[in-house]
Amino acid sequence: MKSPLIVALDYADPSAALDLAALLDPSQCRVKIGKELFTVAGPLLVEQLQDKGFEVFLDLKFHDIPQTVAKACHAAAQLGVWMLNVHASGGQAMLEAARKAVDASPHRPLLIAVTVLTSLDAPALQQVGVFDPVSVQVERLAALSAAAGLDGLVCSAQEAAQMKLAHPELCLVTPGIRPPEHIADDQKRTMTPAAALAAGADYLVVGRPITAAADPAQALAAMLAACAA
Ligand SMILES: O=c1ccn([C@@H]2O[C@H](COP(=O)(O)O)[C@@H](O)[C@H]2O)c(=O)[nH]1
Repeated sequence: MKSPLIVALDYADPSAALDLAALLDPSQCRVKIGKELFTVAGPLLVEQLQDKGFEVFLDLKFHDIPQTVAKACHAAAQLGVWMLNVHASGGQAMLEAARKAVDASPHRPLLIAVTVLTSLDAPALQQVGVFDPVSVQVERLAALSAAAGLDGLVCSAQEAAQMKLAHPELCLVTPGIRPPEHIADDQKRTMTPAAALAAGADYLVVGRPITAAADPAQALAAMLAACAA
């Protein structure tokens, strides 16, 4: 049985990503490739990680006009990834176009939508013209994503209980996971692994607590133990 852990391979160099992957057991976690790593390493690294047995979450957070996002989702699905994502704030037509494109693909990854980035808090949302509480904006974007038939949401674990209640059919992918002793870095809405799982998160995305640790293997083992507890 796989753990809910998704390790964010946030590196500028594919060899660093492969080095960390060598410490990981694909039966115990999945890996995430984001914008930096995909820009430097591209589809080849996706293939290399999949060949090692990893399920890959391609975290490119597409956000553009519907046709562009549909074509990007189709191309991403062709890579054989396990999961890919778009920004829910791209709107209903964009979400529906993404859904249609993935459904038309021979390989159908999970398609999920980012609600409110975990690096944002209420003052930051106000700066972009959103004066509702974070939880209200998350629910607004979650409802849009559910109506478009997406498979899941990216939200903070702080909204997980609310999201599980409102949208039990959607899987919840939660970044901003921090062990109790770890600094928040640029994350604003954080939670510990155990609290996130208790709140209803299905998947925990963890980057720097592992990748920036003095001993990534030890940090990973501690994280896996926290997930299993
Ligand atoms: O709302 C979001 C959406 C995506 N992310 C991504 O998750 C990881 C988190 O890394 P940490 O080092 O554990 O903070 C990173 O790749 C982000 O791009 C997110 O943090 N929040």
